[in-house]
Amino acid sequence: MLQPLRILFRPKWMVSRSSGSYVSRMRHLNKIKEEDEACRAALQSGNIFLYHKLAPLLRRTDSGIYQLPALQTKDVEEILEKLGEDKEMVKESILINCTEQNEAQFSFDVGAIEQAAVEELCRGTFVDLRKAFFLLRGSEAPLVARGQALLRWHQTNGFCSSTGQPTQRNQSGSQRVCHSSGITYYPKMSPVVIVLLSDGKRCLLGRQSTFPRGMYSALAGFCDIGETMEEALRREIAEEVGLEVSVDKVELEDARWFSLEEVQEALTIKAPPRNNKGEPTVFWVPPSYAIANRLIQEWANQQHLKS
Ligand SMILES: NC(=O)C1=CN([C@@H]2O[C@H](COP(=O)(O)OP(=O)(O)OC[C@H]3O[C@@H](n4cnc5c(N)ncnc54)[C@H](O)[C@@H]3O)[C@@H](O)[C@H]2O)C=CC1
Ligand SMILES: [Mg+2]
Repeated sequence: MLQPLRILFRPKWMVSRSSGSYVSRMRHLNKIKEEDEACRAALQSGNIFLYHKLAPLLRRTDSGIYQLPALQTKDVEEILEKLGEDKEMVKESILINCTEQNEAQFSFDVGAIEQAAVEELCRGTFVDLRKAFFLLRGSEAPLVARGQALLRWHQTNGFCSSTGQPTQRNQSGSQRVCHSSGITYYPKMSPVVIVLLSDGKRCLLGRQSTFPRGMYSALAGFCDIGETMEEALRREIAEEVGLEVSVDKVELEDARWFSLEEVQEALTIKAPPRNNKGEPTVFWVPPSYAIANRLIQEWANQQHLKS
């Protein structure tokens, strides 16, 4: 009988004594999300993360660490002016989150401006998001991903799908409205379930044809409308590996059982060895930022505790 390792992120609800600061932060965030005037004020004292065509700006420090530079609104206005652009463009920044000190955090895409010129002024480099995950510290990765997802949503939802008319965003960018139809659009999320199956000794990993060669990952799939996470998980396992582990070649190219030794070896690989075509030549698993990696790591730890 196959057992999912466990369902990740099932929250343990507790009332915390220190929840006061969390409550005030969430209320502050909600206010600047909903109220245009409050958001404009927050932008004046907030932090802005720059992107160029959705690639985040990173800065390498003297000690070789990569950081996500948090610019001030006046810094961005200065950059825009120096490059002959309208400094008012900074108002297009999208609210991402706020810090523990209640400073608002925004993302702003300067894709219309020459990349190299911005990089020089900011002493940084625009890096592909997946590469940025390898370079940044853990806490910055979710922020940069969220900033990019919101920018992408705005860049692809400029028109109402009912009337074809342009949609207008609110100041924070938490919604877009078509004034012709009255429809309000909110950033779209696509819930996904991910699971690591184990038969007690081995774990089951699959690969899609689009994965880099040799890389196997935990089974994952998008939830359907109206489905619970548990139902989605059950369906995805049935679809992808079937009762007798028959593999659906449309979604998965291959699925195999891997022993603890094989998994341990794969977890140590930072960059897989490659052949002369640049293709990896060994079995490897997604990098440490990936949820699949954390599931596999946890399974390996549990196997150790059992032995
Ligand atoms: N963080 C991690 O460690 C891992 C993340 N993933 C991610 O999980 C997600 C789901 O995994 P898959 O196996 O690709 O999903 P899946 O098993 O549901 O198959 C993908 C199919 O779902 C449909 N689809 C695409 N986008 C959709 C959406 N937004 N809503 C509903 N259906 C959609 C398409 O027909 C697509 O071919 C992917 O984004 C994948 O990159 C997958 C494995 C590991
Ligand atoms: Mg899948």
